[in-house]
Amino acid sequence: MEEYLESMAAFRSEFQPRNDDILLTSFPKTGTTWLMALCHNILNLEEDEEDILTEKNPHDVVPTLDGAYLADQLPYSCLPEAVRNSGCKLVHLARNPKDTLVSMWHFYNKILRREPMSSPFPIERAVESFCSGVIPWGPFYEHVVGYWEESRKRPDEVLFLKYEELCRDPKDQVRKLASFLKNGDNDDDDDVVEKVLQRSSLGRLKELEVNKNGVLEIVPIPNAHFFRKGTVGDWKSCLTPQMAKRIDHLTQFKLRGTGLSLDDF
Ligand SMILES: Nc1ncnc2c1ncn2[C@@H]1O[C@H](COP(=O)(O)OS(=O)(=O)O)[C@@H](OP(=O)(O)O)[C@H]1O
Repeated sequence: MEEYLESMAAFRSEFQPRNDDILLTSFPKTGTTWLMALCHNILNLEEDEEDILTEKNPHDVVPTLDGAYLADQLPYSCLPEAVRNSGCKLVHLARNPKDTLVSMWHFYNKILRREPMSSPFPIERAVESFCSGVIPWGPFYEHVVGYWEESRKRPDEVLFLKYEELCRDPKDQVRKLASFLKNGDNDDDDDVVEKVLQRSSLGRLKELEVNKNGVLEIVPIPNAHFFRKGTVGDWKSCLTPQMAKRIDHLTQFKLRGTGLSLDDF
């Protein structure tokens, strides 16, 4: 955790954005890996004949070497001042809080359960931490609302997408993302959109050797941990009705007056 804090502090104090930079800013477990793959494919489909995603996990492909686009999971309020005042583009992918929490719970259980006999982190404690906001990169709601509000103020510079909409209407959402990334100069051709989606799909990425048995280059995490079910509503398999109710109440409370609602997810 100390290393993360150091790198965040360095990012805040030293990062100098260019106007054509693109920053991916999702909260952990909301689909960052998917967003990275989509952006990579939208921006590089023509040049990337070899398809680098067959060799590297999306987290090792973004940031790009020339720094054209990169990812961080900081809340909007913690972004370097220089980013907030620059014309660089931000893309935020939001996800249903209950699915985010459950995805995070599975992820941390995989990371923490290095010893074969160690028991899983109880879901009750995960719910408690999520609701109190004491989670990595938390609190969740302030994170989402920060980017949501900024996207309403600066729609040309901040794009707010939703995981559920990407699942429901992938072509439409990919066209929206491509248009944003390429300043409207995107190829709307159905075949191009299909290819971007196919190359970025969970089913495909998950089955690649690099993601089955490889380890991330930037931190030693098995690539397989970034791919699980990728379904909407998976929380139903883990949360009790009481837990779900508690999170729904909190969501309603935290989103009140923001223009975002539970029905959006
Ligand atoms: N390509 C693609 N398409 C659709 N969904 C995908 C994809 N890649 C990852 N996933 C699902 O996203 C969840 C992981 O979230 P993140 O990528 O944000 O995780 S991380 O913060 O980068 O560690 C996690 O969701 P859950 O399955 O619900 O746990 C992944 O399965």
